[in-house]
Amino acid sequence: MVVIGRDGGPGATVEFGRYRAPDGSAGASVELDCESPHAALVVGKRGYGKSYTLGVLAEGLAAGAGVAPVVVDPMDVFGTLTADGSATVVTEPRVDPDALPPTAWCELVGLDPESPGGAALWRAAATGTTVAEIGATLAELDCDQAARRAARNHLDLAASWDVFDPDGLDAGSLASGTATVLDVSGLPAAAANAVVRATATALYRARVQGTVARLPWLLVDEAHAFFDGVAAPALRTLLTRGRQPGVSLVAATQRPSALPAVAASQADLLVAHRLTDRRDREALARARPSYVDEDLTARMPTEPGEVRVVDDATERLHAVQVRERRTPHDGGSPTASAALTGRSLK
Ligand SMILES: Nc1ncnc2c1ncn2[C@@H]1O[C@H](COP(=O)(O)OP(=O)(O)OP(=O)(O)O)[C@@H](O)[C@H]1O
Repeated sequence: MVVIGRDGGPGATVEFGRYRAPDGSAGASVELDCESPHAALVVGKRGYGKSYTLGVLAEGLAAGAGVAPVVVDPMDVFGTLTADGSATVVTEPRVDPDALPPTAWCELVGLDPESPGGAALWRAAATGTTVAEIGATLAELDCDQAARRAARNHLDLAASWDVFDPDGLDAGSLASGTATVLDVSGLPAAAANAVVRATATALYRARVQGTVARLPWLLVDEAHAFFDGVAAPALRTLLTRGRQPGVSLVAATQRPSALPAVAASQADLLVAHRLTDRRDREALARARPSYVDEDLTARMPTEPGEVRVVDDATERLHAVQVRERRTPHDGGSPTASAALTGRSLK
């Protein structure tokens, strides 16, 4: 057995797959370290197993002691993780708006902070943390009526998402032991971003303040949508500083070229499925650390579940076939033949 993600020594691991020889035959079993926190990037074009791999990690972490996986599910494909009883799904996630700084409110609702309405919302958000408090401050604010109206309308939009609640998900319940799937698939992108921002912030703060014992792992599918929104600062914090207090981030995307450079430069594990888009391949090639002397795109995986893993801990590149899921996988593309035979439409 080989453990990727640590350079020897004992500790907790997640069952990941088997070494894959160039002829496709399976070799020694491969586990991933979860004794220590990590920042990992999972990339791959649609249909080559990126969500499946995230599910494999979530399953393994859910079974592990001392860790607490939280999966952000923008495509409603991780509900099946509940099949073995080790995960719960939160279908209507609500989070404490206190995690959003005043500056984030304008971006969240799409108001330019330089505009009169944006400036009014910013000022109101500086004195209140809940939507109701911000609204009450706004009503009393010394500003012109048009600015107040614009700010109010945008604040009402945020309230209509119904994702803010001071008594919403807290780090203590998220890190209680079983895996948590946050189903954000029904939410507008901005609302899903608010959920991710607040969740990442809560987990980070809780570990810094020492209020949760388990090491949280935040697994984010379609991560480009969150690095491009209000969630970005919190995800960057996890990438750059999360490991120190013990918070791991696994960011999965089909568009590595759409992620900020810091994502690749800070990741200590890079799991690459097949990529064909030129910009994405170039992004992967740029992510190659100096200790890997081979172009990462030179021998691109060809089958679903086949990955190349760059591991900072051992400074090695591994070719792995990711293991099969124990719980059913709910992803994949709809096909006409599946529809005819009545199989899953997902
Ligand atoms: N490790 C694996 N072992 C066996 N089959 C796999 C594995 N990984 C992926 N597959 C197969 O490939 C299919 C596509 O995988 P998956 O849904 O994860 O794709 P994806 O790259 O995440 O696509 P999307 O971008 O649509 O989410 C799965 O439904 C499964 O049949």
